[in-house]
Amino acid sequence: MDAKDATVLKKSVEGKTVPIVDITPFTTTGYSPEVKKHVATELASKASIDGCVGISGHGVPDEVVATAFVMTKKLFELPFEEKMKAPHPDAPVPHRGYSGTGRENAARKTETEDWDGSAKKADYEKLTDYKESYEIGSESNEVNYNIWLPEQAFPGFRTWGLELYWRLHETAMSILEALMMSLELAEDEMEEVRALHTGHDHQLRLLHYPPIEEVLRKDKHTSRLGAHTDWSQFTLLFQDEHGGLQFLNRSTGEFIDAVPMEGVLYMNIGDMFQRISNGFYPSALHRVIIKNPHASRYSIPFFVPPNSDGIIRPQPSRVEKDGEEKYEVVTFREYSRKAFESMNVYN
Ligand SMILES: O=C(O)CCC(=O)C(=O)O
Ligand SMILES: [Fe+2]
Repeated sequence: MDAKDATVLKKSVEGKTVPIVDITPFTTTGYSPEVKKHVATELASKASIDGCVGISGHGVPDEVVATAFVMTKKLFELPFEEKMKAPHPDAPVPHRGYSGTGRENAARKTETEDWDGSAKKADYEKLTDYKESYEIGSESNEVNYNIWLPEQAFPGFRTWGLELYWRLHETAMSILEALMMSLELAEDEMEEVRALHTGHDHQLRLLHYPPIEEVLRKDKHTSRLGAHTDWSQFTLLFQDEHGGLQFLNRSTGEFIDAVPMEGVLYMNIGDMFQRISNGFYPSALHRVIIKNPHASRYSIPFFVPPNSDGIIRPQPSRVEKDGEEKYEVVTFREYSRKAFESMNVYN
C-alpha cells in the first residue's frame, strides 16, 4: 500500500454507519426455524461485509445496561490507590483486575500483521493506548482467576460484575447459534463449536478513556485505542453516548462509525471466528477515535474466546464450499499468548 492509500485508510466517512440486525428470534423462545433462518441469512449478508454489525433484540434490558455504566463510572472514579488493590499482574495470565493507563498498545499487534504498510514502526512502538481497564471473568476459571477489589473498597461490585458476566454469556450464546446457522454448519460441526464455549472463558472488560486534554498534558504518543482486531471468536460491545468506535470498511479502506443507539450493542468478529468460518466472516479491524475530547468515554466489551485448549480449525463444510482451507489449525492458547505479548507494555 502506498502513502496515498494510507491517508485514505485513516479517514472516516461521515454519514455511513454499521448495519443493524434484530436477533429477537434467537433470544426469545417460540420463534419457528424458518424465522430464525431468515435472521441468520440477514446476519450473514450484513456481518460478512466488514465483520461487524449492530444487534438489537439482544435480550439485555436497558436498565441492566444503564446500571453497568453507573458501576463502571463509579469504579474508575475511585482513587488510584484503591483501584490498585486489585492490580492486573505484570504477566499475561491471569488477564484480570485493574490496569492503569498506558499499559497496552492494541495497534502494535495489528501493525505486525501489516494492515497499513505506511505505518512507521518507530511511531507504533512509542504509542500507548490512553485508557484504564478492569477485567472480570468466571469464578470457575482457575487459570484466569479473578482479581477482586476488597468488598469494602467498592461494596456490591463483585456481585454485580458476576451477574453481568452471566447475563452477557446468555446473549453471546444466542449470537453464536445465529452465527452457526448463518454458516449452515452441519450438526456435528455445531457441536464442535459449542464445545469450545463452556461459559468460563469469556472476558468482561470495563473501560475508561479519560478526557484528551489530560492525555496531551502527559504524553504526545497516545491514542484512545489504535486500530486492531480482537483475537476472540467475537466480541460484544456497549459504549456510552459519546461514541468513537469505528470499523474498517474493507472495500473503501475508510472507517465507519458505530453510532451509539439505545437498545443496540455492536458485535465484531474476532480472529478465531474468521478461522472457524474459513474467512466467510472477516475479523473486524476497529479503533476508537476522539469524538468529544472534553469528556471521559466509557465502554464495556465482552470478549467471547474459545476455551484455552480449544483447537480452532476451519469447519469442513465451509472448506468444501470454498474449495480450499484458508487457515492452518491453531490452538487458542498459543495464538492468544502471542497476541497478548505483542500488545502489552511492561515496565
Ligand atoms: O472501547 C471500545 O469501544 C472498543 C474496545 C476494544 O476494541 C477492545 O477493548 O478490544
Ligand atoms: Fe477490540
